[in-house]
Amino acid sequence: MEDLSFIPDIPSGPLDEYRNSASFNWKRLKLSLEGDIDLLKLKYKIWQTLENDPLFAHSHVMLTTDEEKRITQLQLKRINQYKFLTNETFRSNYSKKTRALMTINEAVNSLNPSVSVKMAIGIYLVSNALLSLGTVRHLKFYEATILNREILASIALTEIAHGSDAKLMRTTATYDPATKQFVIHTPDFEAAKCWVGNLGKTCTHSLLFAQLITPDGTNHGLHGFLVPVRDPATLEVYPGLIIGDMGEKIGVHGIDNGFIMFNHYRIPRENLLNRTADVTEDGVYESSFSDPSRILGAALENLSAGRVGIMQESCHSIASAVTIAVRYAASRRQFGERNREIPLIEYELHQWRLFGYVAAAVVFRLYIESFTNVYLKIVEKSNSGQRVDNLSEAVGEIHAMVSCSKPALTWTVLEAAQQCREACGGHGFLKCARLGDIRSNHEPTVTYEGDNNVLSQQAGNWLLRQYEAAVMGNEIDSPLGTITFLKDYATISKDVFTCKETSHLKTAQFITDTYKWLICWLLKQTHEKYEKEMAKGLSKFQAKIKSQVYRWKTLTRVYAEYLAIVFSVQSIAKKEKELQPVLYKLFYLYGLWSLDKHLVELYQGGYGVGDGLAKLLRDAVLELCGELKGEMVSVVDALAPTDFVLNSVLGKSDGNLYQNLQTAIFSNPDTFGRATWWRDAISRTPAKL
Ligand SMILES: Cc1cc2nc3c(=O)[nH]c(=O)nc-3n(C[C@H](O)[C@H](O)[C@H](O)COP(=O)(O)OP(=O)(O)OC[C@H]3O[C@@H](n4cnc5c(N)ncnc54)[C@H](O)[C@@H]3O)c2cc1C
Repeated sequence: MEDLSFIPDIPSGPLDEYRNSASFNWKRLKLSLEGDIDLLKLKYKIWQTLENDPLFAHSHVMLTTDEEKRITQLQLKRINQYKFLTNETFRSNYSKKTRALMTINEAVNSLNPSVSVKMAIGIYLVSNALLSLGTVRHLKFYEATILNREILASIALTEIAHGSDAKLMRTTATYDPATKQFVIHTPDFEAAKCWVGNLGKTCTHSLLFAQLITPDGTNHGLHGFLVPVRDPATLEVYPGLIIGDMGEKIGVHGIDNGFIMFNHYRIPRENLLNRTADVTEDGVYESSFSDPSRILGAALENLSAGRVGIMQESCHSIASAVTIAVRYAASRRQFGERNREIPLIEYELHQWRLFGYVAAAVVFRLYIESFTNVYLKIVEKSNSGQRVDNLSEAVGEIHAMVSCSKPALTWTVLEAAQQCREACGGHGFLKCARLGDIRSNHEPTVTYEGDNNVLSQQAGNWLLRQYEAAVMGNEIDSPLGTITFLKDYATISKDVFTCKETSHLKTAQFITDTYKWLICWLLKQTHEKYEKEMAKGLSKFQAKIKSQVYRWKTLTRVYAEYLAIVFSVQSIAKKEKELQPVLYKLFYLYGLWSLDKHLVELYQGGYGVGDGLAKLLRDAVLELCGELKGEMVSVVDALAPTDFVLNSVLGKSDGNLYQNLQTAIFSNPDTFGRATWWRDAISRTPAKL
């Protein structure tokens, strides 16, 4: 067995009673959820290093937005200096290097999401894009960004008037053969690039997406360009550019989101990222299809890397939120009989409100850990030019998986953060409880890297194509096997609920079979609705619009939950035996708790008849809540970062809730002082009554 002494012990205290009732060792569960001891060690190394560095000390007062931005930038610089990514790991294989980068990102995200987002955009995503969209002439920028950390960049795609609808963006890059330069221009404010992270105050380069126009006037569509925007020595904006900050936001205050307008701004021809297409010196546009497998791998990496990162960060946000709420629930007592107050965690209502989210935190972690390994292997193989069977089909399937999973995860985490805040009552509203920050820093993830509602439509397109193939008896393009069951759709669609007791529902078989039925039924509904609208004479565009609500949208959500279920149950089967009982219970809870939200469809489609399904499913959820009550404090111990990183007065691992609260409230710098504006508050002639 591995030596886990690098994980600090948890102090003994009021939570011992619940910790002693757990059926497993929380450190082993922690390792199991991480999946790799070296990565877990790296996370602790980062957390402990930052805890010992005064630059990362938590502030007791609200900082101004400008100060948040300054500190975030300084923290990023310091993290770069720590070189958590060693040269050796940087030179190792793609999967190992990327896993290490992802781990660094996750570790920093749990402490300060602004720093990790700044780092993810400005270093990881930009360098990924340089590597995958660029060629050898961009390698110097790549190394300067990721290895030497000399360049902090940004990615400029969104415009004021166009976000999701990227094809219609209006910033142009027109090639001028006389000077061998691209001339970048913003026609008006509606075409200003906006929301660009790191652009407002700090970055020196931007990876710009603009319409490429050749001298013959042809528009070749959006292409990537590396654009210098500030002098690295002075941070002065270069002439020809207008750059500004977006102003106050409702979260991630440390990030300087900015806008930019170009006034016939010139960049060298070589700054076009020319992996798939180039413009010759005299202005001829040339597509390169020389190495399609590498190009597909590059496309996959570009489309998905940021979204995979968001899902990993989301796993950490939900872990922190449920840790705070469960530790609070186990220490906080309210009401009781015979003058004995009982902890909130004893209430079935409280368990039902929280435990589904704890189960989601575990299932998501297992899902994303396994999925990331599959994803990285495919990108690595295709990037290295190795043959990957059905690569283009695999790219399509992975894109569909990511396009529905990022929405499902980020939305669930947002709901979890809100529920955890409410579950901590009034104290949950304190800034030092940290639930407000977790929620508002997480919130934009439902919008950036593809708005959730728009992104999930892409998964729906892919699913419907597979359904049509299955119905026609053609081959289903699902090399990862996530939807191959559709070949049996006729048999699956005939399934009906026959269970007689809750134990029949608490099985992986029941949960996966029910999800398969749901997917088949929703596919049929969505397909029929779409065809009906087309038959009325609507265009494809209009027919799709008319098939979204209750169909397309629900379908993609259900498919995402199914993915989490199949990946996590396969992962649990490989875990050590001592951990399996608790992991399976958490898995059953997540599966049944999620199915509970689809009862309407299960009845509407005839899978459930009478009250048996709803009754047994809900009874099973409540039974699982009761069975898991004694495990939950240790489950969140396994999910939680260190106390310093969690940074919540309500979620400290020692469980000394009121002492911690008193210390926090009493140590606020202005708790006891008379208001500096006391003179304004009194009447002109105060009466001593
Ligand atoms: C904190 C933050 C950081 C960001 N960082 C960056 C960055 O670094 N670089 C960058 O380029 N951008 C960035 N963005 C911008 C972000 O990527 C966009 O906001 C996002 O792509 C959505 O585009 P939009 O805002 O134009 O929304 P819109 O596309 O206008 O959507 C508005 C609403 O309409 C709905 N909608 C749109 N189309 C449809 C449809 N076809 N069917 C049904 N509903 C629809 C959407 O679901 C959404 O709810 C950032 C945004 C935020 C908030």
